[in-house]
Amino acid sequence: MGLSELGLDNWFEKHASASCGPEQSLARVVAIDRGRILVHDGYGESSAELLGKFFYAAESVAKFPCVGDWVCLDHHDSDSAHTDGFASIHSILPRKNLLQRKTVGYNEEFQMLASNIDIALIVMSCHYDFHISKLERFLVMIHEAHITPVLLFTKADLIEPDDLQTMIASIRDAGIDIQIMTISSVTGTGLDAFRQFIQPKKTYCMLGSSGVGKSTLMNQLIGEDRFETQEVSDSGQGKHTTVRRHLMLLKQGSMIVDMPGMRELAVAEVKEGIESSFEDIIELALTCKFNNCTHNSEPGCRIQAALASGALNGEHYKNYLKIQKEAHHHKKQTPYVEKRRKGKNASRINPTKKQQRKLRKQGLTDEEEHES
Ligand SMILES: Nc1nc2c(ncn2[C@@H]2O[C@H](COP(=O)(O)OP(=O)(O)OP(=O)(O)O)[C@@H](O)[C@H]2O)c(=O)[nH]1
Ligand SMILES: [Zn+2]
Repeated sequence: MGLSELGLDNWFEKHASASCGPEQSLARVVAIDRGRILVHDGYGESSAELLGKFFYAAESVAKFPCVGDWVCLDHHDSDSAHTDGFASIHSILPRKNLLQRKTVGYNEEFQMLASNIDIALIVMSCHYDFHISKLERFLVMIHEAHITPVLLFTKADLIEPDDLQTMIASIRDAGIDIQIMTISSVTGTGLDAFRQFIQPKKTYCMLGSSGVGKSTLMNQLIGEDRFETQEVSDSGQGKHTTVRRHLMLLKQGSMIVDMPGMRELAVAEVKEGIESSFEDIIELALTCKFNNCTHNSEPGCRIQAALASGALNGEHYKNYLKIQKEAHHHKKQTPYVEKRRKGKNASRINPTKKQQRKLRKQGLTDEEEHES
């Protein structure tokens, strides 16, 4: 197999010719295990070390390698290019995207989950795990990274088809129009469709709570019990089993990173993520009579009107406010470096100056300001 099977395309090749020296070679990071970095060079996996310069220069975690990254390798001994431990990472190619989350317990840092992902699979069990708010949190995180999300409902064998339809209807009611696939690893329902859905040379990641069936599905895809699965308790809640986050190459040529169960999903800095997950609300807010409307009790508030008429789902709006608040809270705790890097103004529902100008042109907003 070659590097293109690992997802190398023109975009990366262009960056590689700028970043890698003639003596260096390209590889993709497939796992990071307690500081040990595993890379795949199209022939096989080997470990590579990280040069000291990364530690001196890094002002944020994002400067370190992450699963899914393309890196330029220096070989200490040209004859042993594929021998373990004889390569070091010289540089990381620019990322197409980076999926990250706020770390639990350390408010100011971000954990890089995976990079260069084509499609993020949100894995939820339709048996016990499903909540719109949880789905929306995943969506915010995925949209923030500009990755396409797909919802994978697992354990379809455990609920009635009617109940499944009701759940899907509630997702559509909340204005979420992502692709939804339903599978059961027990009856095999939906597995073939899912196998056909995943494309060669594309990289996927699976996100979901513990016990929803990610490892089981992975085993089905690989065709062996490579991942340890664990019985869930009576309540249907899973326990944490393996630490993995390993970019797996499937026989059909697709790549999947399986994330360990996420018990807690804190939303990091989410401006753009919020904007695409809650586009309907933001659009609506742009049409309120006052352009600094707080959507509480102002006259001409379109949000309140939509809530009253049922055009806007109350739960959906509540989630929006909650995530917005969290993002705001988090922003306050973000250290200076991160803040500077990301720019300010993470959470904002009122139109920006540019949006206001656009709207005025379209005659959609009043010029008047009201006292706040
Ligand atoms: N009934 C039913 N049970 C399933 C299905 N898929 C997985 N399970 C069971 O659910 C339990 C948890 O599955 P895992 O695959 O370990 O879940 P996981 O998402 O990998 O969990 P973590 O490793 O904690 O992230 C196991 O007992 C599986 O046998 C399914 O489609 N139907
Ligand atoms: Zn309003």
